[in-house]
Amino acid sequence: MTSAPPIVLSAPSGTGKSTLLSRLFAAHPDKFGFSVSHTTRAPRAGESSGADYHFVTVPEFESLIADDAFIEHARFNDNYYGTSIAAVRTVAEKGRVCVLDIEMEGVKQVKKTDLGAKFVFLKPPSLEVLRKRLEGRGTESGESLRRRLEAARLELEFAEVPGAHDKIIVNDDLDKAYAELEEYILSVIS
Ligand SMILES: Nc1ncnc2c1ncn2[C@@H]1O[C@H](COP(=O)(O)OP(=O)(O)OP(=O)(O)O)[C@@H](O)[C@H]1O
Repeated sequence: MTSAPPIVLSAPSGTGKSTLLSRLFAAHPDKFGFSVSHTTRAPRAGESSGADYHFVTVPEFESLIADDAFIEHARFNDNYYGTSIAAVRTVAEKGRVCVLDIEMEGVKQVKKTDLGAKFVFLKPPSLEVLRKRLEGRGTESGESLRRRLEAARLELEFAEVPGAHDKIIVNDDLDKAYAELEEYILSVIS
């Protein structure tokens, strides 16, 4: 078991969480572990259940909610997403620092727990840049893009609340954002 605090990384969709976390995990292969979230959204090409997410049906997800299996869960873009207590425990049991990649509503719920997590917010340079990243990724268009940008507005507002996060990093230059993220995380887990 590790006693290091879990790290919660949140950001508007498309800001670069996955990009930065892949780099962090590759640079420190034995240090971190992802808690594998549950979702009712359909897998994207190349995603597999148990690795990227636990892909479940809406009734399965609702039954886990009823069993209090989640530390946090949220409905986002018409799909449920949640982090189970078991998923976080599995990471700590392997002696690794658990990294949680979650949305704003999830952040608010984790804040109510006694996990002692550290909260990092990754900020896009602007909403316009965020729109370009989402369009460039090619996974979003039309209504889904519009909803993500609207959600991003709310997340940026929440990030302004004093104490909402322990660390805010602007993801403009990728190398600079990565260096800042790595330095902060290594300092709080050592
Ligand atoms: N600093 C950066 N400069 C330019 N492009 C970037 C930067 N960081 C990430 N990107 C690009 O922006 C797109 C979105 O990044 P990514 O998929 O990592 O976002 P995310 O926050 O994980 O999104 P989601 O929450 O929807 O999974 C990707 O195409 C990625 O290559």
